Amino acid sequence: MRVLGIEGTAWAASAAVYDTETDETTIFTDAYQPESGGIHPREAAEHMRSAIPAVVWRARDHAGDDVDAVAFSRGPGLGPCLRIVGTAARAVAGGLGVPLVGVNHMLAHLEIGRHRSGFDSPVCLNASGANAHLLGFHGGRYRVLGETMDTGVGNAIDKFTRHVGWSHPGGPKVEARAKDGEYVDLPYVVKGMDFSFSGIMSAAKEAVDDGERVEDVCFSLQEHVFAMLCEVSERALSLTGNDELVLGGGVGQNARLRAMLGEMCAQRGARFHAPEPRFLRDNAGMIAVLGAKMADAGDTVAIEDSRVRPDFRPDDVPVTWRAGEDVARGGDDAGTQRGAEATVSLDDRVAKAREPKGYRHPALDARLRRERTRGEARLLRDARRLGVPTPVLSDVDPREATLTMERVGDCDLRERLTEEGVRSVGRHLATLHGAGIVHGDPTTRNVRVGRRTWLIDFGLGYHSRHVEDYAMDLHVFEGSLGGTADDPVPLIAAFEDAYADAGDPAVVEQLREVERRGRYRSE
Ligand SMILES: C[C@@H](O)[C@H](NC(=O)OP(=O)(O)OC[C@H]1O[C@@H](n2cnc3c(N)ncnc32)[C@H](O)[C@@H]1O)C(=O)O
Ligand SMILES: Nc1ncnc2c1ncn2[C@@H]1O[C@H](COP(=O)(O)OP(=O)(O)OP(=O)(O)O)[C@@H](O)[C@H]1O
Ligand SMILES: [Fe+2]
Repeated sequence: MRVLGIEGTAWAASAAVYDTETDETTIFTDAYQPESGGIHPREAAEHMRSAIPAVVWRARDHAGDDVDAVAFSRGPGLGPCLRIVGTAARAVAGGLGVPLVGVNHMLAHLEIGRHRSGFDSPVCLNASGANAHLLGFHGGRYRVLGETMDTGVGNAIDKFTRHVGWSHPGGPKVEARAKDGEYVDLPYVVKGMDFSFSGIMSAAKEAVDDGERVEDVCFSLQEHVFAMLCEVSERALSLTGNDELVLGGGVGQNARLRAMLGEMCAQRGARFHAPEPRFLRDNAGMIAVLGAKMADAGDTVAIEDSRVRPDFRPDDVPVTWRAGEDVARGGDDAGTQRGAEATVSLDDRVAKAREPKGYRHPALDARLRRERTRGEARLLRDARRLGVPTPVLSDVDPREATLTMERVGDCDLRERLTEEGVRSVGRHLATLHGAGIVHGDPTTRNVRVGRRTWLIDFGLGYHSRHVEDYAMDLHVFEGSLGGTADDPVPLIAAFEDAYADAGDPAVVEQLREVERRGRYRSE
């Protein structure tokens, strides 16, 4: 089969031909380069209008007469750009008399990595301009395991470079200047598998304004932002019991990010794949490759139903091309467990060691391991005083980043997911929040079940009086239900119900706001 793909969600006016027989992909791209500032939606659309016909023409010329389907980026992306691409795709498919396939751009970033790696069911880190998220396949859908709470990773970097007066796109310039940089401390924010860039970006701009060398800020920006992405990826591998990771998106062209992810995976015995740069940045090749899989599954769209979807979420897509597949995984409960952060040896007592992470800069690594060990010890005690079951500690060594504690429960909640279990988590979180404590990482792996329900792993916890922070705890827990439960809907309902009963219903309202914010925005 030969599929002609068309991409044009933001900057890349691109067309490609993918041949399933030879597995060859030929890509023709005409990039939009803003004269000043970032991407202007109107200018970008203008670019699509003038550039799409020529790249499509070249692809058609390359394909000759045999094209079996036309695939196009249906969203997410800038509405005015998408509409031009949609119109072109409809015209070409109609003219050739072949089926039309509407592809989700974010899933294309993921599927190209799965396709090129040959991995079976990897977790995907998408590090693109307008997005940053982790996807995992479970129960016939791609679930969003974690995502940015504010801007996409590329946009965050581009805003910083605009501030220092560099032209778009900023990512490659930061990468080049980072080569002569040295480490300075910047904020580091992960919440479960979610993360946020706003704090670190303001701090980076301020640092430059205050006279810090721009090379040092570029270097440190990469060290912090990419370490956050590595950490949440490792959390996703750990939570889902997966041992394959693929990278997607334009920021994936950064050699330091690829090296860090490779090292993180090597350290935990997982496999890592990053496709070639031509498949990482926006390109129509990835649209054609996923288009071929969808067409093969009969997943085509009638022209009259093919309107574009600027807010198209990856978890809204029925994954027709992987129908019938599911991934059954789970950890055992013996010997040594490897969490995302620590190695945990389970005996009568539990010894938890936050070992150094080779991918992190040594200064950042030492800071995180020390702070988290200290914080975990303090919050385990504070929580128990409030009546929330936690393991009793017998030893703490912040310098070595080790803790020794009581062994609790029979298994992790993810192995025995019941409504009663998630209700207890709802009640426990309500109690913590009532006393101003945020758990920071309440996942189905960080809850132990047995004759009662214990909360463990307070390493990301802290004290706060902000409803927003409590809502993030709920968001993290619900995200982990999405990643580990076959049918998360009733469990989420039971959890929220128990939380609202025992705690402040305003937190559940704030959760709705957090969810809206996590949705795709073009800038
Ligand atoms: C919806 C769609 O339009 C959007 N596309 C997009 O963001 O383009 P993409 O090609 O995936 O990524 C562009 C981003 O990738 C960054 N980038 C490019 N080379 C880089 C490098 N060497 N290091 C860091 N960032 C880099 C750029 O600065 C820019 O922010 C998306 O996928 O989110
Ligand atoms: N006190 C305990 N009693 C019983 N099992 C425990 C205890 N502490 C940890 N475990 C087991 O070890 C696993 C990893 O522990 P923990 O979550 O503390 O480490 P981590 O590396 O911080 O994990 P992650 O960051 O992936 O959540 C847990 O999921 C649980 O199965
Ligand atoms: Fe993209």
